[in-house]
Amino acid sequence: MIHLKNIEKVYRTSSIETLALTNVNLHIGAGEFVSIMGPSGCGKSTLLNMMGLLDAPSSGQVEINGQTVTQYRDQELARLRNQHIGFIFQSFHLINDLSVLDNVEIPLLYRKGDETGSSRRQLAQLALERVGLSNRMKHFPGQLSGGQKQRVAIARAIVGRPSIILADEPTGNLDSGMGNEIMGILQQLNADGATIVMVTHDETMAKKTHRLVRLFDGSMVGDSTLMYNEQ
Ligand SMILES: Nc1ncnc2c1ncn2[C@@H]1O[C@H](COP(=O)(O)OP(=O)(O)OP(=O)(O)O)[C@@H](O)[C@H]1O
Repeated sequence: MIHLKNIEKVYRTSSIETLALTNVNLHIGAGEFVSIMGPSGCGKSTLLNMMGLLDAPSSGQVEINGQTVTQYRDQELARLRNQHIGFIFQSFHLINDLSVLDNVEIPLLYRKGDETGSSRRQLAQLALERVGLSNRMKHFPGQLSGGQKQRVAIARAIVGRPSIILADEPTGNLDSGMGNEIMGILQQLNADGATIVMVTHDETMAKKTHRLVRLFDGSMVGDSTLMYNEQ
C-alpha cells in the first residue's frame, strides 16, 4: 500500500544543509493503523509528507498502491493524492469563510467532472454524518469547538473515499476528552478499512493504534506491533 525504500531527504538552503531523513525503509500494508513518534525535529512530518506525495525524497523510492511515483510530474501526483489520500492536520486547516458543508465538499471539486453538484453535496452530508456532525452543516468553522473543527477536517479527508488517511498530530490541539473522541473516529474508519498513519507526541494516543514506528534524528529506530491496543 505505502512502500518507502531507502528514503533520504536533505533540505538545502544557501548556508545550511539539514539531513531530515536517512535510510528509511518502511512498508505499510492495507488496513494498518500506524503511529509515528519521536522528538521534535526528528523528521516525522517530513516522513508523512513523503507518504502524502507533498514532498519528494532527495533519493530513494516512494510507492503508493503499487505505483512508483518517484518520476511523476506534479499533475500526476496531485491526481494520485486526490484519489487515494486524505489529510488531517493539527490545526484543522479549514476555510473560515465557507460553511462546514462547503469545506467538506472541497476535495470533490478537484475531481474532474465525475460528480454533479447535488451528488457532491450528498457525499459531503454522508461524510459529516459519519463523524457525527450532521447537525452543524450550515455553521461556519468559527462557530465550532476544536473537537468539532477536527471532525469537519476528518469529514473533508474522507469525503472522496481515500484508501489512505494521513494525520499529522490530529489530537495535538485538543484536550484529552476531545482527543479521545477523535481517536475513536479514526479507529472506526480503520475498522471500516482505511489505512491510517498518524504522527503523534502522545503515547496514550499511539497505544490506540496497531503499530508504532519511532524516529530519531531522521532514522527509524523502532518498529513494533502493539498487541494490546486500547479501543
Ligand atoms: N522546508 C525546510 N527547510 C529546511 N529544513 C527543514 C524544512 N522542513 C523541515 N526541516 C528540518 O528537517 C528536520 C525534520 O523536520 P520535521 O518537521 O519533519 O520534524 P518533526 O519530527 O515533524 O518535528 P515536530 O515534532 O517539531 O513537528 C528538522 O531539523 C527541520 O528543521
